[in-house]
Parts: sequence; C-alpha cells; structure tokens
Amino acid sequence: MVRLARYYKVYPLSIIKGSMQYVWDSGGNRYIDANTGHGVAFMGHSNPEIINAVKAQLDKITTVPLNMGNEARDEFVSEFSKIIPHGFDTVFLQNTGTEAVETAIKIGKKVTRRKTIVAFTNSFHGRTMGSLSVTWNENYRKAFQPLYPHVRFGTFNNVNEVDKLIDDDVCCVIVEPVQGEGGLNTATVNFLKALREAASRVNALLIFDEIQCGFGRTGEAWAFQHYGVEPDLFTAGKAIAGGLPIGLVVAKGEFGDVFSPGEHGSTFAGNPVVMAAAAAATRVFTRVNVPSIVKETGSLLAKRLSELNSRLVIRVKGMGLMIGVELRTRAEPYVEALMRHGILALTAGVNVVRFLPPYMISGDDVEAIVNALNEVLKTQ
Ligand SMILES: Cc1ncc(COP(=O)(O)O)c(C=O)c1O
Repeated sequence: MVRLARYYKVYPLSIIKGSMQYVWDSGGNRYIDANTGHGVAFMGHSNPEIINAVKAQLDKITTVPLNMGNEARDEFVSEFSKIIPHGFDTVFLQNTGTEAVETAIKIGKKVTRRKTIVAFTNSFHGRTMGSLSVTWNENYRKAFQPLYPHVRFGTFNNVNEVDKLIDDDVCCVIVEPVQGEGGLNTATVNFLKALREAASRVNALLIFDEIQCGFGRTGEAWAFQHYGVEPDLFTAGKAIAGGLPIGLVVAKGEFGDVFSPGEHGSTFAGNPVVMAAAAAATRVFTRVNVPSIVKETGSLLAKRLSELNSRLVIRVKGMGLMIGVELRTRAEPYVEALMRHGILALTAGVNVVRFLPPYMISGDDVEAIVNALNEVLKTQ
C-alpha cells in the first residue's frame, strides 16, 4: 500500500464530519472550527444550501470544459457580479489560490511586457514557482532556488521607499491588504495609496491578493473596500465555493481579454459542481449580508481577546473574523493546546495564534474561544 507524502505537521486528529461552525473527530469530540481548513469553511461546514446545490448539480453533469458553456457557471457569474465593485468586469476562473496568483502575474507580464515583480516582507502568495517567488518566507523558498529571478521585495507598510521600489521596469506589484500567513498584518491606508499612485505613474498593474482576506472575511466583501484604494486585479479563493477548490482573478475591464487562445487555460477551471457550490455560497453571502455579521462578531471577538490578562500577550491583530493574538513566544504549542480544549485554530508567522472562524460563530462560541485561550495561556 502507498502512504501519504508528508509535508505538513500532522495533528493526532481525524475529522469525520462538520456542521456550520463545528466539526467532530472520530472519537465523537466536537470542536469550534476557527481553523476552517486555512480559511476555507468560512460559509460553514456542509452549509445546507450549498450542499443541496452541489447534490443537484451532481445529478446533471460533473465536468464541462471552459471552451463550452454551462448554466451553473453562468449562474455563478451572475451571483458573483452582485458583490463585485463597479469597474471590475472580468473574472478568470482557476482551481486554487496559487493558480490565481500565477494568472494575475501572467496578466501583468503580458500587458506591460516587463519583467520585475514587486512584493513585500511577510507576504504569502502560494507554493508554485511563480507565486513562491513572490512569497517572503525564506524557509518556504530556499530549497527551490533559483526561482523567478526578477522579484524586488519592499518592506510592508513602508511608504517612504515605494517610489524607489516601483520603477518602469516593474510589470506588477502584489500585496495582501491584510497579510494572513505572514502574521495578520494590516496594511495602512497611506501604504496602499502610495502603491496605487506609484503603479499608475509607471503603468504597472497593482494586484491585491484577497485569497485569505477577501469574500467578507474582514467585514467588507473585499478588504480593499476598507481603504478606498482600488487595484487593477484582485485574486480570491478559499471560501468562495463553500469548501470545494476554487481560485480566481477579478480584473478591471481593459485586462479582461489579454490572453490569446493557447496562452492560458486549466483543465478543471469552471467545473460545474464547483460553480454550483460557488453560486449557492455567493447567494447566501448576499442574502444574509455576511460582511455585516462579520463586522459585529469580529469586533466582539477582538474586544474579548484584547481583555485577555496574560503576560504572554503582546496585542490583538487583524480585521473582522481574521484575528490573531501575538504572543511573546512561539504560537504553535498554544494552537495544539487549544485543540485539547475543543478549539481549532492556526498559527500565523511564528508567534501569532490565528483565528479564521466561519461567519456564523455565536457569542457563546466567542466566549468558548476566549476562555480556552485564557486557560492554555495559564497552563502551557
Ligand atoms: C494570501 C494568500 N495567497 C495565496 C494563497 C495560496 O492559495 P492556495 O493554497 O489555494 O493555493 C494563500 C493560501 O493560504 C493565501 O493566504
């Protein structure tokens, strides 16, 4: 028998079912899921409306290539359009976040015919060769050198260096408005404004990577809507298909038709089952007004976490339901200890305990998370 390749630290836990904000392990223990598979189950586990749409689609057809039409795909585009700001009118469908980032970079290169990509300290954009090249963490990159050689890293939130960083050799600038993996660092308004101005000045494309912070996670449909600064392209993924694989790029009009046939493609992109799930997830998103719920629950979670009384806590970081507690020490042991208290969380950077719960977590769930963290901070 083959065995699974190991490249994650695997926890001694087998998850067998989920319902909205909760999951259960094989021993019957229930957990509040503030890990959500790296942010994927934001619309809840097995959300009934999404599951019903998937089941109905399974009875119709499970694969249709992008060079043929499909009604589930049309329906997704129609639902998704309702949450896309004016001026963005093209969506490129992919299967994962890293593929979306690759697509955005290809658009930048094709439009400008230039080579240099600007990215930032503590960025995370994915694991394939292009997206890895613009990811900051040296541990993720060093075994795979040489990566794409023309990447210039600037310091996240350093406004002063932006003009020097972005010159007319730059095809695109990629940045997460709220950095997830890198430590829940929130961009400042002045930083994103400076990037916008510099990119426009040299006709480089500004890409916001909203794969983790987008789709309502921060309390607006898209994190950049907090800032009043618009990119040329933004990437999204994770929660959009309610748990099924998706990644996409949303582009301003003039960048919609940059690829000639043969220059881009993906076998599974726009899969009808994924599209049916994504149409249903987006319909729920709009109907219940997910961002407004996130604003309320996110501020409650941030407030209660900031009341933690522990000498280990430096501060609470993040936005909406993308919240981290920065510790004076490594976060990993606390994430493991939280598991034993029925809470699934994540780390971000080295010393941040990260919470990415589903939008429907209740006030009681918030209390349970805060109480559990309080306990483990005392005992670890
Ligand atoms: C901001 C950001 N970009 C890109 C990615 C890569 O997405 P995927 O793992 O779906 O390829 C992630 C995944 O965590 C992410 O958080």
